[in-house]
Amino acid sequence: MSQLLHFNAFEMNTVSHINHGLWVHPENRRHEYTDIEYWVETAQLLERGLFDAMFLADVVGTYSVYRGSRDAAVERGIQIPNNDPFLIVPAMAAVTKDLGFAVTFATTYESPFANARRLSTLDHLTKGRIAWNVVTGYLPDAAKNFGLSEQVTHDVRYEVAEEFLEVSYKLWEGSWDRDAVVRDRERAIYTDPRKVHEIGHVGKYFTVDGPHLSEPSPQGTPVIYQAGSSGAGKLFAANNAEGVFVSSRTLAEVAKNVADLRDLTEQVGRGRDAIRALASINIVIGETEAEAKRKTEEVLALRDVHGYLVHIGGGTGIDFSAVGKNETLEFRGRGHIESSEAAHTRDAKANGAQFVIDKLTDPRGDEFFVSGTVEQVADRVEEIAEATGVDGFNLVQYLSPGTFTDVVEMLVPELQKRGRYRTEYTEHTLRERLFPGRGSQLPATHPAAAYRGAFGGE
Ligand SMILES: Cc1cc2nc3c(=O)[nH]c(=O)nc-3n(C[C@H](O)[C@H](O)[C@H](O)COP(=O)(O)O)c2cc1C
Repeated sequence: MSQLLHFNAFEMNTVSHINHGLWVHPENRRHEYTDIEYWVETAQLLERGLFDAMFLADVVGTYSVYRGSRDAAVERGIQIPNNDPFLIVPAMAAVTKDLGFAVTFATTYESPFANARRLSTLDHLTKGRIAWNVVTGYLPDAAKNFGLSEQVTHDVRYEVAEEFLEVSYKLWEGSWDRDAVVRDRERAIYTDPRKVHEIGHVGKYFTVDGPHLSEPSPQGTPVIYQAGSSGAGKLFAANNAEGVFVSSRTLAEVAKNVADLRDLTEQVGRGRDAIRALASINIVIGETEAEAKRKTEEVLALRDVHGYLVHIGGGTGIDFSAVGKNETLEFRGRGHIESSEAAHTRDAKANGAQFVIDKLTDPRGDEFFVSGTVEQVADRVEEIAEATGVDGFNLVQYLSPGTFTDVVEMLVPELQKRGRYRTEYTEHTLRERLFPGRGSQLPATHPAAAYRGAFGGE
């Protein structure tokens, strides 16, 4: 665990991302997600707060399990409307120098070739501040938007993802030698063709010849983020990820997930310190305890219970509108997010479905919900980090950008005083910020490094 805590800001190019119902709050600018000014100002705020990165979630389908229809999601703005996360990054990059951007892209539906080129382009434009949050998708109707007749099953999605990454690594690490571009004005040679290679990938799911069309970008492979927590998901993270979102409602579960991940990264030869583990956290800070309580009650009063049920329906595959209060639920492998289905059916089995709903909509029993004065919040943040072994946090919003503003203006200075937060950016690529002193490229122990020179170079 690093001494300095890492902070990512959890965002999505949409109206209602995680905490539903709050877009109606008079101080919430959430509905401005279609305005470039919202993104530019939020990025500047996060850079002022010396955040590692803005993390942009994404889905490419709709939430249609609740009441067997997408109508509730559409009516309440639950991740729909939802715009493309990639396209807002250049505007934010142009007004910042150091803030990173982690963009979500699913490996189940589109081509690795086009995605690799898009990410290389962003890594160039940002001078090495890009991460890719690799997801496999969980909304069945997404599959039908991309020519598939039905959703690919959970573990097969991870198998496709492994090959998707293999192709991407070949393009980023092996297709161009890092010194291929010579830019020799006297001889009018831009690139040495002997140093640009086809990858000739023929696999089970993808066939990609290459070469990659982008020249090597500052980080080569962008920083890989991931959030798998099923068996298949953890193994995928251990093999590939550098930043892992560990999401659970108890400290003990997160501590176990972090320990499992570090054991696995060691087993696959990457070492115990190969990942930065980040826990999702909800924070409400007040000048006084009374103000924190008032702010908490204000956001809780607006929470949209149906909105949360829409969200969890998409996550677990369970339609909570059709479940009785005391009903128990079984894990059936419904093909959405398996770890989420497992956690919620476990709770429902022990305590009934209403317990799950209450837990979902009232964060006060959640060990990752922190509310209080800045000193109380800082104490708790430190306690969570000690108890779980996480390296930092993924900050969820209530108000946009009000939650970020409070953290930047109040919590960051307090953590700096305690020596737990950076006082300036010292590394400029995102990878070096996560792993200071290790360079901007993936280490030799990462599987992507095996493709360097593999296609006839170096
Ligand atoms: C903090 C966090 C952010 C996530 N963001 C996305 C996302 O933007 N899009 C997506 O399809 N899945 C997202 N997921 C879901 C994960 O990709 C993954 O499916 C989930 O953590 C469950 O893992 P499992 O499939 O191994 O059970 C996110 C998960 C977490 C914990």
